[in-house]
Amino acid sequence: MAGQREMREKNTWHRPLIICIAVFFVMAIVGLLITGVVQNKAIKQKYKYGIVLDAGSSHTSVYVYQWPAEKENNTGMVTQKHVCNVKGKGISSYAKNAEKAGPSLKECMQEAERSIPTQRHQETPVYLGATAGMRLLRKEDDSASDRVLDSVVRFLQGTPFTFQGARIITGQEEGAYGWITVNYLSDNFRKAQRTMGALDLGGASTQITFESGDHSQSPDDFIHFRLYGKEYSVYTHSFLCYGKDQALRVLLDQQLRANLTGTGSLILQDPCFHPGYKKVKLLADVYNTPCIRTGPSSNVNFTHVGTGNGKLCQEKVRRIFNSSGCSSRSCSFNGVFQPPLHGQFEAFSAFFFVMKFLNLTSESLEDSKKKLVSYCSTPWDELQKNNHNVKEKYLQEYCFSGTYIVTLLEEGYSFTSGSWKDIRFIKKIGDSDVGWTLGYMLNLTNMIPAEAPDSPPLPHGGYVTLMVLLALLVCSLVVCGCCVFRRSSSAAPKQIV
Ligand SMILES: Nc1ncnc2c1ncn2[C@@H]1O[C@H](COP(=O)(O)OP(=O)(O)O)[C@@H](O)[C@H]1O
Ligand SMILES: [Ca+2]
Repeated sequence: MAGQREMREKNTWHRPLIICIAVFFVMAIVGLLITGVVQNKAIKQKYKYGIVLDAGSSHTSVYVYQWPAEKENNTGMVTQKHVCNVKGKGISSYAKNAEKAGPSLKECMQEAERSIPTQRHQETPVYLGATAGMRLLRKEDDSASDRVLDSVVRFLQGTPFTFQGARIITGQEEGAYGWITVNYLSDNFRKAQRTMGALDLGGASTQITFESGDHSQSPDDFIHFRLYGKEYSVYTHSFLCYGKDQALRVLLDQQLRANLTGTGSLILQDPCFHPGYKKVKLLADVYNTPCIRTGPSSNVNFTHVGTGNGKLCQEKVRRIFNSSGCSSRSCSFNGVFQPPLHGQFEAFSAFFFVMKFLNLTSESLEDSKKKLVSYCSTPWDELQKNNHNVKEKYLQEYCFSGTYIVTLLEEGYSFTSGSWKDIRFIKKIGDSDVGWTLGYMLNLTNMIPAEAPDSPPLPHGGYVTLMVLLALLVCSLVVCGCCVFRRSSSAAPKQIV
C-alpha cells in the first residue's frame, strides 16, 4: 500500500515534468529548423559593377559586368549584365575627325548608366581597350591614333563612372585575356581542371592561345600566370593583318596585281565572291592599309566580279599563308613558332559568326570544305533573296570568310581532320560573351587571386543541416534514455514488493 501511494505521488509530479520536457523538446526542434532555414535564406545580393569598352577594328562594344559585393575574390562570380554595340564603325575610322570618336560612344554609355544603380555609378571602374584597328592606325599615323584616344579619354572622363584608362592593348594581351575569359567562365581555374585554348578572329588581327609546356623555343610567345595556386605556361600569338577584313584586302591586292599587269583592265574576276556579284569599288579602299606594302592609292575604280569557284578560292587563300622559313622546331605560318596543338579550343568572335551563318559549327573539316564549295557557287541574287535580314557587307563576304577560316585553321594553325573536333565554335559561355574584355577586367581588378583562398571544409548550408541533424540525434537519444530510465525505475518497486 505504501509502495502504491509512493508510486501515485511520484506520478503526480512525473507527468508535468514529461510534458514540460516534450514542450521544450518540440520548441528546440522548431527553433533549430527556423534558425537553419532563416540563416540559409537567400540574402538580397548587393552587386558591384565594372565597364569595359572593346574598341575593335570594325566596331566598339560596351560590356557591363557585375559580381556580388561580398564575394569579390571568388572566381566564377563575375557575369555579364549588359552589352551595347556602338553604332557605326570602330574608333580607328575617326582618324580624320578624331574629335567625334569620343561622342560616338554616348548612346551606349547612357545605356550603361541605366543598367547600373545610380548609387554605384561613382565606384564603377570603366576601361577602354583598343585592338588591331588602332594598332594599324598607330603604325600609319601615330598622332592621329593619339588624337582618337584623347577624344575617347575626354569623353569617358565626363561619364559618372571612375575612368581607369584607355589604351591600345598588345596582341599578346588580347590573346591572353581571351584565354583567361574562356577558362574563367568554364570554372577551370577554381577546379584546377585542364584549360582550353582560345581562338579569336577579328577584322584586323587573329589570336591563338593555349597552355603548353614547350617554351624553350620562343620565350616571347609565352606568358606565365599563377592563378588560384596553380602555375600556367601559356603560348599566345597574335597575327596583325590576319583578321578577316585585312586578309580580304591582301587577297584582293594579290588578284588585282595579277590582273592589272596582265591586261591593264580594271575588272577583277574573284572566285571568292558569288556568281552574279558585280560592284564598282574604289582601289583606295583596298589599299589604304599598312597591311599591303605599296599600291595604287589613286581614286581609280575597279569592277569586282564574282565567279563563285570555291576550290579556286581555297587555292588563292592558301597563298596568303607563307609556310616556308621556319627556323624553330615547329611553326604555324610566316616563320612563327607554334608548339604542337594541345587540348580543346574555343573559337569565338568572327570564327563563330561566320561558321554559324554557314551552318558549319558541327561539321567535320572535309564536310566543311565541301559545303563551302557548294555555298560559294550559289548565285548572288538567290542569296540576297533568301537573306533579307543579313547585312549585305557580311553576306557578300561569307564565301571568302568561311574559306579563310578553314584555311587559317588547317594550313595556318595545323588543325587536322582528327583535331578539328577539338574546336568548338561559340559566342557565349553561360550568359557572358566570350572575348578578351572580361579577362582584361578580372586582371586589372585583381579578381583572380594567385592563391586559392582557405575555405571551411563544409559549405554553410551543409554545416547548418549537419548541425540540425546532430542536434536531433542528441535530443532523440536523451528522450530514449529518459524512457528507458522511467521504465526501469517504474519496474523496480514492483520487484521490491
Ligand atoms: N554577324 C557577323 N557576321 C560576320 N562577321 C561579323 C559579324 N559580326 C561581326 N563580324 C566581324 O567580326 C570581326 C570583328 O572584329 P573586331 O573585333 O572589330 O576587330 P579586331 O578584333 O581585329 O580589332 C569583324 O571582321 C566584323 O566584320
Ligand atoms: Ca576583336
